[in-house]
Amino acid sequence: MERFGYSDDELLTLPLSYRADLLAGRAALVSGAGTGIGKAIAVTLGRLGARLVICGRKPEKLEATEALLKRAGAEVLPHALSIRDPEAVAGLLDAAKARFGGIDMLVNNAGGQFPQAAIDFSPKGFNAVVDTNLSGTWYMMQAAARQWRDRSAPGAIVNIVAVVGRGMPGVAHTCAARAGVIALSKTVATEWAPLGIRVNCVAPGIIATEGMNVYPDEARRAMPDTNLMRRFGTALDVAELVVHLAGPAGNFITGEVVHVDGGNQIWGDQWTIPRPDWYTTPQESPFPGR
Ligand SMILES: CCCCCCCCCCC/C=C/C(=O)SCCNC(=O)CCNC(=O)[C@H](O)C(C)(C)COP(=O)(O)OP(=O)(O)OC[C@H]1O[C@@H](n2cnc3c(N)ncnc32)[C@H](O)[C@@H]1OP(=O)(O)O
Ligand SMILES: NC(=O)C1=CN([C@@H]2O[C@H](COP(=O)(O)OP(=O)(O)OC[C@H]3O[C@@H](n4cnc5c(N)ncnc54)[C@H](OP(=O)(O)O)[C@@H]3O)[C@@H](O)[C@H]2O)C=CC1
Repeated sequence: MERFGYSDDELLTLPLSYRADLLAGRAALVSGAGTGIGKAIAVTLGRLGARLVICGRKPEKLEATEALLKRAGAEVLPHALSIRDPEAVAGLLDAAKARFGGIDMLVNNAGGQFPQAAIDFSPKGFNAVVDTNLSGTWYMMQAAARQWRDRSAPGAIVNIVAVVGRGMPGVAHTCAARAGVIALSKTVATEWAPLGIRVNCVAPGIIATEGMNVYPDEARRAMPDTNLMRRFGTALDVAELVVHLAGPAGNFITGEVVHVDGGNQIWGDQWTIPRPDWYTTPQESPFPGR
């Protein structure tokens, strides 16, 4: 199996498509910034001059990203919390205001799921995924929007979702949650345009991060079959798109869902669990005519 994800040195030195001071004077909040895609987003924003608020549940993961951001010369405020706790989220936005006067960009990247046939989901498992990916993202969006409204300041939100248009057998809970985030984003893009708030989503296909280790070896080996380019994407592919949408290049973009998926939304395997015989060998329907 190939190595998943970038090393710290790669995150600091890989060439970027933007000028080095693009985001100078701006502040960004990135959730789930201790690992994978969120870490790459935070470091990329920091390399472009932004000040960072980073959050996630585990302080030790945030400390690693904090150290990396300091090496990039960025100011950083780490704040451990679960986005599933709305009061903690309100406290996070208060802390960002106290340190940086508020944020300009919010990137909702924290999330995840576990692969399981939907018929076997327990209520607790289903709710854990929906609470994290839908409710947690919403608490962050609303808290940021309230602060922008109260400060009479504009803002940009980018929500990291997934490629859910064809469904994904094995992760129905996350498909439900991410579809909810997309619908929320389109709706509040309209409600919040008068406040100067833009809201967009980024839908990554398979991206090489350590988070992929929750999938069995067999599934990971088959992942390049999910897209036209027959390979994994990188966390930098996602991070550079986030810069475009959250930064000045995205000034006229809102209510959008941009896929960074090698074409997975139009072609490729969507299964994250072994598929039943029904889909692998010729079958006679046990319910003819029904
Ligand atoms: C063949 C082709 C292959 C194609 C493959 C395509 C793959 C595309 C995949 C979709 C795209 C997305 C990719 C990614 O997101 S990669 C990043 C992945 N990283 C993660 O998902 C992070 C890890 N996941 C989690 O942290 C958890 O899943 C969760 C999101 C639920 C976190 O919540 P919480 O911390 O509350 O979770 P708990 O551990 O306390 O569990 C709560 C209950 O959830 C149920 N559960 C949890 N894990 C499992 C499991 N592995 N199996 C079954 N049930 C699970 C369970 O009910 C838990 O309660 P109990 O512990 O009391 O039983
Ligand atoms: N990699 C991929 O191919 C794809 C990823 N995605 C999505 O992109 C995002 C990043 O994925 P990736 O970097 O690969 O995965 P990771 O598992 O590495 O990252 C998920 C991050 O979210 C944080 N997190 C999880 N739950 C919470 C919570 N309740 N409160 C605060 N932080 C939380 C985790 O930190 P901690 O444990 O410290 O809380 C972790 O840093 C996720 O939403 C993922 O589902 C979507 C499609 C494809």
